[in-house]
Amino acid sequence: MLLPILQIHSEDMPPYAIVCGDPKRAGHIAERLEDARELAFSREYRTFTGTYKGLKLAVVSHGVGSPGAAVCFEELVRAGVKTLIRVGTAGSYSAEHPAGSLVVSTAAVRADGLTRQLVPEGFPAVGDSEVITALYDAASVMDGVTAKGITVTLDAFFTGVEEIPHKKYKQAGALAVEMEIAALYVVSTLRGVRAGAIVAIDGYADADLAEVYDPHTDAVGAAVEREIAAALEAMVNLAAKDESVAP
Ligand SMILES: O=P(O)(O)O[C@H]1O[C@H](CO)[C@@H](O)[C@H]1O
Ligand SMILES: O=c1cc[nH]c(=O)[nH]1
Repeated sequence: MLLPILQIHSEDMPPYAIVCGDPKRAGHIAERLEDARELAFSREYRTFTGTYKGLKLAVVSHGVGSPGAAVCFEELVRAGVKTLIRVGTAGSYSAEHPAGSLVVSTAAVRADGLTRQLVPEGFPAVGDSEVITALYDAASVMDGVTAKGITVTLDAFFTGVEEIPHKKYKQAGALAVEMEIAALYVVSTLRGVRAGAIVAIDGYADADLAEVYDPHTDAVGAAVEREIAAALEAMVNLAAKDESVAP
């Protein structure tokens, strides 16, 4: 079956996929694979397949924002993907997690519009505990700060006249803010697949973010390299476990 938006054939998709916002980052991740092959670059969705430590996996970009990302997640699930890991960037709510840190998202605050059209208010956006543990275990043995906790998914990146309640999210214990994890966790729960997410912190999230936002520093670049390595390692470990429990 040809997936109409990603423009890939479902038969070409392995059950394991790493997803990220930026098509360029997808290309960068694919450089770590053996026999990497670009299957399609349709809209913001760039798809590669390849092999890492013997595991066949896909790398796909989902663009910025939950509605477009959800289209990607839905089509990947239709193609037979069963495990999804998002490798992203996010703004931090804590001085303990400055730019260059990593955060593994256990669950996401649904401060987006998309998931309201999928599930009722109060329905949680939670990651899969096995995927989260695999990501945290792989990332926390690397150099640098790695934390695990709740993240916030927003639609707005630049602010308008409405205030985004960053202070309340922070007081309530959220660690970081980005734009797609709630969609990933709701879609994966709805469709019965597993998902997890890891983000590289690129600064502090608050009302002045647009003034200081710079995701292209050396510290952020190094954190992105670490999270890519962690995601690949986590996927290989998850697949090895799947194989050991297969009937
Ligand atoms: O780096 P990615 O994966 O795109 O993630 C973050 O960066 C984008 C904002 O610049 C949003 O997509 C946000 O979720
Ligand atoms: O959505 C995002 C992504 C990166 N950094 C932020 O502060 N917000």
